[in-house]
Amino acid sequence: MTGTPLLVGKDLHKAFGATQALDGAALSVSAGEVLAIMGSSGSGKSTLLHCLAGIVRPDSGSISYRGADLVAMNDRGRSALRRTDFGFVFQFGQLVPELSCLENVALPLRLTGARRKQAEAKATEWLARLEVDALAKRRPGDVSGGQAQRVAVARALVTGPKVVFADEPTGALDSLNGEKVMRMLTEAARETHAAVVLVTHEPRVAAYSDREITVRDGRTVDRELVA
Ligand SMILES: Nc1ncnc2c1ncn2[C@@H]1O[C@H](COP(=O)(O)OP(=O)(O)OP(=O)(O)O)[C@@H](O)[C@H]1O
Repeated sequence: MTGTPLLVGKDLHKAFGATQALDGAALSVSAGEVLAIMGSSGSGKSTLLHCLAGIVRPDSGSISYRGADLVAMNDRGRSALRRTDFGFVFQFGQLVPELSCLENVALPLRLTGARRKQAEAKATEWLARLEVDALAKRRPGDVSGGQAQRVAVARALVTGPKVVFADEPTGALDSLNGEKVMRMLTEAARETHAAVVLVTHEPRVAAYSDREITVRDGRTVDRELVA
């Protein structure tokens, strides 16, 4: 792997009751790198992503983000980090249904203290970049699934995150829309030098990454892509 490691997880374990979701998983992501986490259903992909993003605390193991210990960090610290440094795209956009597409994209900026006017101006730029600016005033329920995911990508990138976590971002889309979302997500991330941690079980989605790893029974297996 090339570049400076940005986020490094080592020997991660996480159990949910009797289920050992992570059993010694490890990975490292560099600045600007698009990393795909693959593996069959129930292998531990989402749990790994949630641990790396500071959403779930592992039972043991270490996670270092730019040298900071994410496991030891308190909830307030991790929430702050998620707002300032991380962006998220999930399978079903998870846009706020009561807000317009523009307000949804402006929201992460508002949460970090930006004024409405500035936040909405930046959100408008990102909607245009994802070619959904015509939908600014509509609510998420009034746009297509593919359009909603592009709005979700704009929302994930609007704060200039260092890492974008994407969990099956195209899982609810047909292949044409899925390709479009992946192309736009990876292009925008590369332009802004954001790393992407992408969970997918689809090889055609993983093909947009620089590198793939596979999770099997809670353990990671590196699979360098052959150029
Ligand atoms: N909150 C939870 N409570 C109980 N069990 C959980 C929880 N989250 C995950 N698990 C279990 O941990 C294991 C790993 O789940 P995880 O969601 O990480 O897998 P995955 O590879 O992302 O699966 P999929 O591709 O189906 O989304 C599974 O057996 C799952 O049932």
